[in-house]
Amino acid sequence: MNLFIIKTGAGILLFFLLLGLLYSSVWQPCRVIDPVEQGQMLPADRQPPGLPMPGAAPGRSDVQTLTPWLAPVVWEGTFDPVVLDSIYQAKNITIAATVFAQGKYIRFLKKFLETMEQHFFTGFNVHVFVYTDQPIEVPQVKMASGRQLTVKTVPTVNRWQDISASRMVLVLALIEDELHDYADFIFCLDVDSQFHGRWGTESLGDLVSVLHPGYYKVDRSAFPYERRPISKAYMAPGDGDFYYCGGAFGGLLQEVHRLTKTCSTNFGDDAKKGIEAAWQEESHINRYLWINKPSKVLSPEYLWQDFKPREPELHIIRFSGVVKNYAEIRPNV
Ligand SMILES: CC(=O)N[C@H]1[C@@H](OP(=O)(O)OP(=O)(O)OC[C@H]2O[C@@H](n3ccc(=O)[nH]c3=O)[C@H](O)[C@@H]2O)O[C@H](CO)[C@H](O)[C@@H]1O
Ligand SMILES: [Mn+2]
Repeated sequence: MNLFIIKTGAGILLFFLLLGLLYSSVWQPCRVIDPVEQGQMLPADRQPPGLPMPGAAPGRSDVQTLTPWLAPVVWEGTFDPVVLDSIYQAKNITIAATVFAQGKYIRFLKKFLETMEQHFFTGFNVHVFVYTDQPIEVPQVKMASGRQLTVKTVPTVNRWQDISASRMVLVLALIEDELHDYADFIFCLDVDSQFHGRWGTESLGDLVSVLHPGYYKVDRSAFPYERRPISKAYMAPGDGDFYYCGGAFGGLLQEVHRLTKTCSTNFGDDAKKGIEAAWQEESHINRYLWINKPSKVLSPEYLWQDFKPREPELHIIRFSGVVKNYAEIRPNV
């Protein structure tokens, strides 16, 4: 009888001992200790929220957000700007941007630069390079600290196709001669456009391109690729992933160096044969990006066109081409 009581007592003791052990080793470490509750932090000092729940990512189900080669397609609602900015702030990066304003296109520069100041990588080191044949017409736009502008004077060119295409050669030279030792990323942008919303760290990647607003919902057979096999921008029927814009692309310096080198060489090779691709350098960019897949694709939020009615999937327009009268503004038709 005594033995029975001792055994039962020992059993009960062991049970509570194990329960205690379980509490201190499993339950206690899992408890989230709130520093605000503990009086160690003021509620106002809480970090801004990151992801809504550990492991849960924000997302969109109404648009394509991943390419077949697993590059993100950036739409509003697919990223957290606070998380992204904090990652790149810590790296102290510099972003270069090029914009060409030749002939009558100089009139677009003021709005482009003013809106760029408000929306393009605010809070980061930005160096804008303006290429123009009228340096004295470049408007003075007040820039925040860490941001600067350099004017590059280029000769007047009388064919818009040549102006548009010459950008490849000049961007290549800029990367080789001036940028390689201090800029991290570069974006090349059309001047006949304005910023309306954030264009920031979510757009950074090795090789970045923008879906053309006119072709992101059409079958690839309708893409205006260069279709003549004799051109180095040639795309065979069935080739191609997306149709990308010539008016905005970018990425790491070394990646944009490769793109501009290949595209300018191919453009030159075509010229020697007397051919100009259907959409000049845009056609060569599209060929390049078919062979060398972009690591990040930006949605048409990143280059819309003001004349187009807004589509329901566009929750924000970040950058958009202004309406212009081609016949009046271009040096030739
Ligand atoms: C939104 C978009 O993807 N636009 C592309 C599209 O037409 P776009 O109609 O947008 O071409 P565009 O007339 O804007 O020319 C492209 C750019 O070249 C510069 N420029 C042009 C003419 C001129 O007289 N002065 C001048 O400075 C300027 O920076 C302009 O933004 O197809 C072009 C093909 O050649 C380019 O690929 C453009 O980037
Ligand atoms: Mn344009």
